[in-house]
Amino acid sequence: MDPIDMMVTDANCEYLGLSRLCLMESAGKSLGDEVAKIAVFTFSKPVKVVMFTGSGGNGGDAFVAARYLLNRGYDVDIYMLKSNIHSKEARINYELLVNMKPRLSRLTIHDLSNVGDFRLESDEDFIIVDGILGTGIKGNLQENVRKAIEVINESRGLKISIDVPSGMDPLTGDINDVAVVPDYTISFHKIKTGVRDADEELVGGLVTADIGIPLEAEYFINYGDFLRLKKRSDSSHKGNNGSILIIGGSADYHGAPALAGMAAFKSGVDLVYVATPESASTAVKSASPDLIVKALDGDYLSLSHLDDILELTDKVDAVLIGPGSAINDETSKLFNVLVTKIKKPIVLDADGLKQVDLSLIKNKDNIVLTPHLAEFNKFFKTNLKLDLDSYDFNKVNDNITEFQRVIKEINGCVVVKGKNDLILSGNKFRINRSGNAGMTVGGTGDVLAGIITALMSKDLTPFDSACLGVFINGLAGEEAYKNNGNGFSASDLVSYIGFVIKNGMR
Ligand SMILES: NC(=O)C1=CN([C@@H]2O[C@H](COP(=O)(O)OP(=O)(O)OC[C@H]3O[C@@H](n4cnc5c(N)ncnc54)[C@H](O)[C@@H]3O)[C@@H](O)[C@H]2O)[C@H](O)CC1
Ligand SMILES: [K+]
Repeated sequence: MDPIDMMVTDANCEYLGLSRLCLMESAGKSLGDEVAKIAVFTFSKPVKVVMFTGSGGNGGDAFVAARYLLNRGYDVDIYMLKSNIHSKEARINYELLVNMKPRLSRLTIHDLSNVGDFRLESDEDFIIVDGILGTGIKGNLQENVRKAIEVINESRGLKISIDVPSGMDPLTGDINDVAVVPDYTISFHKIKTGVRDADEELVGGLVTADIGIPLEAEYFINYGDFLRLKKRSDSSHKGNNGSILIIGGSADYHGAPALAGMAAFKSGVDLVYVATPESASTAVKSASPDLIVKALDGDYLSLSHLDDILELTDKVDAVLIGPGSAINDETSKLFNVLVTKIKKPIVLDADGLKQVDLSLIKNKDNIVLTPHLAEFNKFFKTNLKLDLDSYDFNKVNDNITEFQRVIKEINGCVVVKGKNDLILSGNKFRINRSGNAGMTVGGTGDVLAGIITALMSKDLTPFDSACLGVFINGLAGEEAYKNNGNGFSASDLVSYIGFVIKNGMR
């Protein structure tokens, strides 16, 4: 499992009612059990356990494990590399250990904020638990941490790393400087991608400990998914935060591309271009002065606009095809050429989806389709029903499997919109539960397409953009309902997007 997926899952547990503190307790308990098993297996007796802790959750797991090991009769020495603990749950567990005074258990806590010439030497057998860095490692190792890792590696103690050998990149398995070389690595919930991919000598024996995270925490989209959205750099300039092109609008509809464009701005993109026929361009321009509108001659989009549109695609990071384009032979020809020519990430929505041939997008992996059920069935020539709103796990699993079987035909990502949205890509799927019945109002699909395109322009993967996009759209609907009941329009929905994202990224 990628570290970011683990962090998202971890955070999403909270929204099901499983707190981080509980997760840390489970992790520490499993760790204590595994350390005791390894001790008995290797030494046939309890031995001293020496723990090294950093300032994050990884160290917190060690603090918890210490309690369980003490109860099993082990001597535990904790060497803290940082007295300033950043993780709230780790701090709670550290303070718990400090509160144990007068000390009745065989626990000693040492400050090792200056490793200096500290060495670990003992004639007795002992175990080292490495709780310095886990999935939260960033940048170059701090000097003190680096020294501690060297002390651990030079020691003859049996080494057990918590979650990830400290110093190893949890995503790639690369070691940029030095890393603990453990005899065992104990991962929680699922083994992290880097640990899985690294050479066996660098990670030792692998143990995956269950910590009670339910499947639903992994598959339901929730606030933890905002962790995928990078904070904007203070020094960023125009264009760095995404620019998109919307290809849509017609003599019949001008609102759809404007709504999608405004939704993209509220999702934080820098620039929105709209390529639209003259018949819609004045209306789109007057809908908002923020949109950069390229008026193309005629009432409908057509193949004669191809070169102008392709020129615009060079300027942007992601493209939305379809909103308000209407169904028309000429438009259809254009869209079918565009999906093969445009190499940038694409969102294909509504009228776009209705006019593009499945065979042309089959092999594209950077595309998101956003059909509602009827559009899905038409596009894939099926007749499925989406019904996930159930406690019957057989029914839910069968329903998801049916959709998975169908979307295997393409490489891209599909959002099936419903009461619970289903987001699918290859073997992956997620479920979105945000939103409400007020969102049946016209235009909310255009808003969703705008949000997803915006997220794709910010370098999120198509699947992550689709997942976070439907969640944001639904949250905006919930905010709109709070203030207006069902009396809200798609434009109202747009006005809540910025707030919802700001709130989610706190
Ligand atoms: N679901 C789970 O798997 C659970 C995992 N847990 C454990 O928590 C860690 C992740 O915790 P986090 O606080 O996010 O990160 P770390 O402990 O890895 O450390 C971050 C900490 O370290 C500092 N830091 C970052 N980079 C460096 C560096 N290059 N040099 C020195 N110091 C650095 C940073 O400032 C942070 O304070 C996970 O691996 C599990 O072990 C939960 O306990 C239970 C659920
Ligand atoms: K570690």
